[in-house]
Amino acid sequence: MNNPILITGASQRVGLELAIELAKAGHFVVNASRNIAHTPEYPNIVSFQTDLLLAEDRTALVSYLKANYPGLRAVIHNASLWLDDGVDNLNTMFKLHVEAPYHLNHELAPLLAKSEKSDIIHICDETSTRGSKSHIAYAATKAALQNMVLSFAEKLAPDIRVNAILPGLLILKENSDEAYRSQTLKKALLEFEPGSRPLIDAVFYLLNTQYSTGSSVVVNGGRHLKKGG
Ligand SMILES: NC(=O)C1=CN([C@@H]2O[C@H](COP(=O)(O)OP(=O)(O)OC[C@H]3O[C@@H](n4cnc5c(N)ncnc54)[C@H](OP(=O)(O)O)[C@@H]3O)[C@@H](O)[C@H]2O)C=CC1
Ligand SMILES: Nc1nc2c(c(=O)[nH]1)N=C([C@H](O)[C@@H](O)CO)CN2
Repeated sequence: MNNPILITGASQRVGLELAIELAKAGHFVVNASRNIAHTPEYPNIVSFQTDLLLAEDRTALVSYLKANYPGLRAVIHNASLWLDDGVDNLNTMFKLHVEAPYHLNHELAPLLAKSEKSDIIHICDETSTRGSKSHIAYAATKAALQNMVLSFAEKLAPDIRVNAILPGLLILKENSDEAYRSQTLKKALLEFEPGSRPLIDAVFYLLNTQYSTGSSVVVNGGRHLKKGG
């Protein structure tokens, strides 16, 4: 068995579809999230139930990985909560988007270094380049996640490459109404809901390229150029 790819937050939506595509490509995938990934047709996807807001759960995840695998091919920090600016939400999203990736990168670097090629990928958000008046804390914590790519890329080179993916819209929430959907699509030059494919393609690019680290791959439909976007 090849060294697995750890994806945090692969129990649903983008992370789950990414896990399936990586499994189809022959990778062994470990999902770390509070709920398991229901993929009985893919035995090379396993789940380790963990709440990454809790230090003891992160420790249990690291212990599990060290006890069961000789190395790691990649770690993809996808777990996220898209919360509004409620009173406790900054702390919650800091824990998930910043604290968890920070500690997991430090603690899993030795396992990653055991692979001939190894990658860390931070799933960020293109709002980190321009802010978000409706999700200030979310954008700030995703910006911190993106900044850590620069530091870890330098610290872990040349054994481990560290890169960011900055999506714009991928998949709207299931309860999004038509007015919000229409308003959101118009914010980009490419006015459609792309689904998980742009992020999946960016992950495969980063896993296969030899000469990227400390970089960001933007997949936002040209939202940064849309006037009034
Ligand atoms: N959807 C979009 O349009 C966009 C998405 N992105 C980013 O892309 C990534 C995927 O997006 P999307 O699929 O929509 O994300 P979702 O919000 O649908 O899912 C996020 C995942 O994170 C996991 N998660 C949440 N809290 C915790 C926790 N405490 N411990 C462990 N895992 C947790 C969830 O699993 P569980 O509940 O089982 O724990 C879930 O699998 C995210 O990083 C997101 O910020 C960026 C821009 C746009
Ligand atoms: N963890 C999540 N992050 C984000 C989500 C989401 O559903 N979960 N959704 C968005 C929006 O689609 C936004 O890109 C457009 O309104 C952003 N981040």
